[in-house]
Amino acid sequence: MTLQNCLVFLHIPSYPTVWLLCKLLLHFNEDYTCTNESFFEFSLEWYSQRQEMALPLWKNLLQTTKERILQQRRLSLYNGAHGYEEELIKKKLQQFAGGSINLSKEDNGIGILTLNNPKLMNAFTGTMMVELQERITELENWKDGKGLIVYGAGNTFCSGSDLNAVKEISNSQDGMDMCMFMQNTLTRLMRLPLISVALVQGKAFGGGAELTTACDFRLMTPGSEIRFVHKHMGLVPGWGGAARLVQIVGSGAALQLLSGTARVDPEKALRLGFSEQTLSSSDETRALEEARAWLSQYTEGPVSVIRAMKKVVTAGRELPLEDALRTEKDIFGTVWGGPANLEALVRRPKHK
Ligand SMILES: C[C@@H](C(=O)O)C(=O)SCCNC(=O)CCNC(=O)[C@H](O)C(C)(C)COP(=O)(O)OP(=O)(O)OC[C@H]1O[C@@H](n2cnc3c(N)ncnc32)[C@H](O)[C@@H]1OP(=O)(O)O
Repeated sequence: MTLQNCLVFLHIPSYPTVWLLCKLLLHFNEDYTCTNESFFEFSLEWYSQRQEMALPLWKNLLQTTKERILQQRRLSLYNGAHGYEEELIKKKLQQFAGGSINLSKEDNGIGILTLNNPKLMNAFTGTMMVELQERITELENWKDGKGLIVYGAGNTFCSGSDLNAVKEISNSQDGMDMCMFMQNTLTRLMRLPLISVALVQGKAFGGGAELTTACDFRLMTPGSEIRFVHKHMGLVPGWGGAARLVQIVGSGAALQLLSGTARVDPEKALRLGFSEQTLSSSDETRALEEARAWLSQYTEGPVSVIRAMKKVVTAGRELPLEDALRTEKDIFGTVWGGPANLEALVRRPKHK
């Protein structure tokens, strides 16, 4: 919120109000280096021009807000045209309470997203599905974010949907609504401009297995297992796990994992290219430390460059070639000649 934008809200502020507000904002906003004289000049200048200045600023503010809403819409797979009424679905899901989804955002730009329902092996209740979407919205707005670790409380990942809730929403409409809600949510997770890792400890079953496929990478602890148990539930994946699994391991291996409901242990996951590394410790705290260290090798560097790197890869993964190339050009334009680029040109790093 810049000084001017803030003042726009005070439609007909008295001069003392302007004076007080400017003082407060100058106090809290170290960007403004300002002496008293220039401060008075500024506020008089602003006061005399408030009509002319207010209008473009107000329009600018409205434009930014509109762009943010449209961006949110673009990120979503389903909307009203698909019969997707998000607020109604959230209301329905919130009837099934329990557990939580916690997010901590660390100074080094790595976020830790915790699936927290250990009593039920971190099974997703309805409220956890809604909270997952809320945390992802937070992450979309975290401009300093570079990386994300998703893991489960109680040394296990996630055993899918809470079967108590599943029983209550087993009718077609509710099932399809939950399916679209979770596909929207996991697609937004997948498209975050942060490098994401699923830290798999214990069991990742059903929807939990699908959640691992929405992360860029998977790291597994000794003895952990990922299992697409949907066939035993008379189901196929519904949270987008099948489509993403095919992209990760190929259609042949994906069909075997889904139709064979195979237990994917760390060795098998490495062989399939489904996991990046088997961690040395299955202790919850040590495994998280190892995951942080693993991820840091990729998030080291300027936040603008790390985020741009994920965006160009997302474009390459999801778009037809020519669209991907054009998107890459646009993203290239955001870093070429930027602070990190200019600083590197001065430093002339040797890539030994
Ligand atoms: C995609 C989505 C969909 O809707 O399509 C789905 O994910 S369908 C859901 C797919 N997931 C599943 O079918 C997994 C079902 N759960 C299991 O197979 C098992 O719990 C394991 C995950 C293998 C863990 O077995 P283990 O013997 O280690 O623990 P446990 O079975 O005693 O589980 C500990 C407690 O967690 C509960 N629990 C475990 N998974 C649960 C789930 N998905 N929903 C509700 N409760 C669950 C158990 O009932 C038990 O509670 P009590 O002590 O009170 O009995």
